[in-house]
Amino acid sequence: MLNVHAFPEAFSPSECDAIIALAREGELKDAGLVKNRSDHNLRRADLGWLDERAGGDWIMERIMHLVAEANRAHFDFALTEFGESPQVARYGAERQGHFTWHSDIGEGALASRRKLTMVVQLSDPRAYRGGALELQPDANIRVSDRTKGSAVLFPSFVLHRVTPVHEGERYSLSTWVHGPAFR
Ligand SMILES: O=C(O)CCC(=O)C(=O)O
Ligand SMILES: [Fe+2]
Repeated sequence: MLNVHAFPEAFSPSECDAIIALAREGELKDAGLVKNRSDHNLRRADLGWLDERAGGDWIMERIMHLVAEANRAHFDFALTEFGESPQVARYGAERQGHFTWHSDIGEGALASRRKLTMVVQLSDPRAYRGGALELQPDANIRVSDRTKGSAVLFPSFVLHRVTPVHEGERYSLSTWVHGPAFR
């Protein structure tokens, strides 16, 4: 299926724990306050960027390998670089963490060149309620697998959201792949 590609086991559970621990070595920042935005209705989450932490090269190497294979087999997009840092997000029940329907292609030098988005589920599904990653590549909404270490890869223009977390906390890892305009 072209629109959404699933990896049942992109990372092992202990690798997921290591990614969360690495992100938590620094302070997570309120997503509603980065880039001078303060819209908590759009997204309520705390973010950490892995390129600001030392020792995370293996994470990017794994992602590059998975994306290269999946792009060859399923998308065949023209891709040039991973131009942004992998981003760890924490959605907590204490403020109904969520991210409303959006596409990842936005304004700006990098966001406008996003072609593929990869999201890895870092938390045990028993650690939270709500927090479903839903994608809408066509008329039907697809709910992503919640398995810890599983991932989805999809064209960055595809609409997606994270429903409010109302118990516990959910961590995810997002990465974007860039390239020339679609044509
Ligand atoms: O946390 C997720 O599952 C999705 C994150 C997302 O959509 C994004 O960072 O653009
Ligand atoms: Fe997104």
